[in-house]
Amino acid sequence: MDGSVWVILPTYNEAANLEAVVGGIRAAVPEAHILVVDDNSPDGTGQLADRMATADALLHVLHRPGKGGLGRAYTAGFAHALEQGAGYVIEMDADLSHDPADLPRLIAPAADGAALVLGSRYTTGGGIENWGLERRIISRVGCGYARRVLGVRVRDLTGGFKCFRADTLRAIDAASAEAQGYGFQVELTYRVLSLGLTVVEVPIRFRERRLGESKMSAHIALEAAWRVPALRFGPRRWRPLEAARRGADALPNEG
Ligand SMILES: Nc1nc2c(ncn2[C@@H]2O[C@H](COP(=O)(O)OP(=O)(O)O[C@H]3O[C@H](CO)[C@@H](O)[C@H](O)[C@@H]3O)[C@@H](O)[C@H]2O)c(=O)[nH]1
Repeated sequence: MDGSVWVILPTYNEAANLEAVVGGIRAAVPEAHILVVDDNSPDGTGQLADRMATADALLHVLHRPGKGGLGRAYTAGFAHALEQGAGYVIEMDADLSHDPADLPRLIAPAADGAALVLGSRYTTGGGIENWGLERRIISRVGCGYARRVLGVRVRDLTGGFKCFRADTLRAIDAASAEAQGYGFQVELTYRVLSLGLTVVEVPIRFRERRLGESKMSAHIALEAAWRVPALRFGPRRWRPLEAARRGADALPNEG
């Protein structure tokens, strides 16, 4: 495997989950760097992460001044991981919805050359536990809508458990992604597919969080609904060739 593994954990009020998720990652991938990207959580998640980092040399904390959204937290985390020489960069929820034990299965195809590996709820063997009917329907409809509008075959376009090769993040100029939440996930995966790179789906079981609250909202769902067609047809759609001409071979620092 060429390069170190960096797991990015965006956090907003995840103090109740942080120790368990970091412990789970350590058990699954002992050599991984873990980067907590905290948006000044009122519940003290950032300070807890700082204390934990004093006992774990591979645990890092990025503090941001206030709640800026999932997408911005990730792009800041990506930039930091790339600057530090990451070979593989993983997106993962900090609330144990994503099982840390699945990490080796996400990393293996990337180590074999896949540009992006998606932890997929909607491929054979994947699934969701503890979601109500309403959220199941919204997620299914949202994924089906995005697949049709974008004309792609990937089954889980909105999931947030994924492993990028570092060169993939540079090639897609991830820092320029504009969407948040579900839309952010669709946007990054669509950019990888637009470059003709290999995207692999591995089945995962998503478990609804038991502690803390989801930060997703109707606003974020609506944002995804209008941003998806814009990704393919809008005047500001991302064009791989233009990005290449601009020299999208390095992620700029967060802007
Ligand atoms: N730093 C930071 N972290 C945030 C923010 N908003 C959310 N997070 C963190 O991002 C992770 C996911 O947030 P949730 O609010 O729990 O998301 P969800 O509703 O369960 O959505 C998940 O599933 C979706 C697909 O159904 C995914 O699209 C989404 O990315 C995420 O994985 C959690 O660790 C949460 O603390 C923010 O503004 N800033």
